[in-house]
Amino acid sequence: MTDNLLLSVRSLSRRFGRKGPVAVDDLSFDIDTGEILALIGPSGCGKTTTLRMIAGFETPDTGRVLLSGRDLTSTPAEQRGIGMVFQDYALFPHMTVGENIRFGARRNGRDVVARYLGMVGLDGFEQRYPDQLSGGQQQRVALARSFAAEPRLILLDEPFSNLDAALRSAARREIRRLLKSAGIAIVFVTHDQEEALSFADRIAIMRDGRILQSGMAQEVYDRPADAFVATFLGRTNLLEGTAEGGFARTSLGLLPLTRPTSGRVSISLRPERLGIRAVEADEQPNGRIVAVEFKGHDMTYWVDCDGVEVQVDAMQSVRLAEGTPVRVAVDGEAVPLDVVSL
Ligand SMILES: Nc1ncnc2c1ncn2[C@@H]1O[C@H](COP(=O)(O)OP(=O)(O)OP(=O)(O)O)[C@@H](O)[C@H]1O
Repeated sequence: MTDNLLLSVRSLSRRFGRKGPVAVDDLSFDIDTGEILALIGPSGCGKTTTLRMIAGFETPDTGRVLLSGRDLTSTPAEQRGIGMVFQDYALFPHMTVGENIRFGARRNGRDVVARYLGMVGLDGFEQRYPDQLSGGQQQRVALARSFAAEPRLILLDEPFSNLDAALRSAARREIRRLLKSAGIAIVFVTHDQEEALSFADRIAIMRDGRILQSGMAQEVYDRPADAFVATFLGRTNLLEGTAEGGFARTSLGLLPLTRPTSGRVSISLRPERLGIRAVEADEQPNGRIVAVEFKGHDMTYWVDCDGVEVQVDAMQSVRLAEGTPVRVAVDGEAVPLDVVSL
């Protein structure tokens, strides 16, 4: 066990009903003190069931949950010392917002409530009752209450789902800063890949109750292991090619690879890692623009490259019309996927 290790999830499994599918399948991961981990994956892949087993609301069929080396498997939820904000928020309806936050707050003092309310953008809401709040405001009070208790670990289920886009991004930044300064670790579940990438230190992509890939957010985005992970985390071009050493022959020409491999490969190329320009007088194009999508701050070009349609993101200042013969080039190296999926 490293000094920093906080939570260990060891071979957790849970099946609902004797013939039902396995909701969580032999799942293991660790979290360090103060680390933020996102569990992300399609609906029904077992994210919430995993959180509920860590919290103690669901009993695993097999496996263990350890907090700072202590086995919690048979400890009731309320004695685990783990904070949580689930979808129902569980605010006390007969208490004001201020009383909700003060309840269980680790430190006393007049500024505790104001501090945490300010953090979630609810200054001045102290005297309101939960039923006088919108869904998004209740969600923020529930977050403030869990932070005020200053546990070492908080579990969050879709923590920003009820906030509109502008508020969501501000709340994410503020709360991340708070968690980092307080050294509170988070495991959170989200459907939103942008939220996972921006709020978490580390992400784990789940499918069918298992983790397909986990790692630092940028690492997983840039080097997805397979086509499912690549497409789940954002738009990408999946190309087929034949590799030899550090290069692969594809419909875009010969591409350098992030690692040497040989034989048939599938390759993931993010649209923002491709460059596009009109061909010069005597130059051979490697594609032709078939559609242009204007998105405000940037553009997406759809380019036919030797019979394969490729998406390329470009700055708005690059203005190319449909039908233009172009050169599409890779900025950096292409990522060969572990599984040939095409
Ligand atoms: N109490 C239950 N009884 C029976 N099946 C359940 C129960 N809870 C979850 N499941 C099943 O277990 C699987 C995993 O569910 P879970 O809620 O953990 O998924 P999820 O990834 O959180 O999904 P979502 O993103 O839709 O919330 C699903 O197939 C679900 O139908």
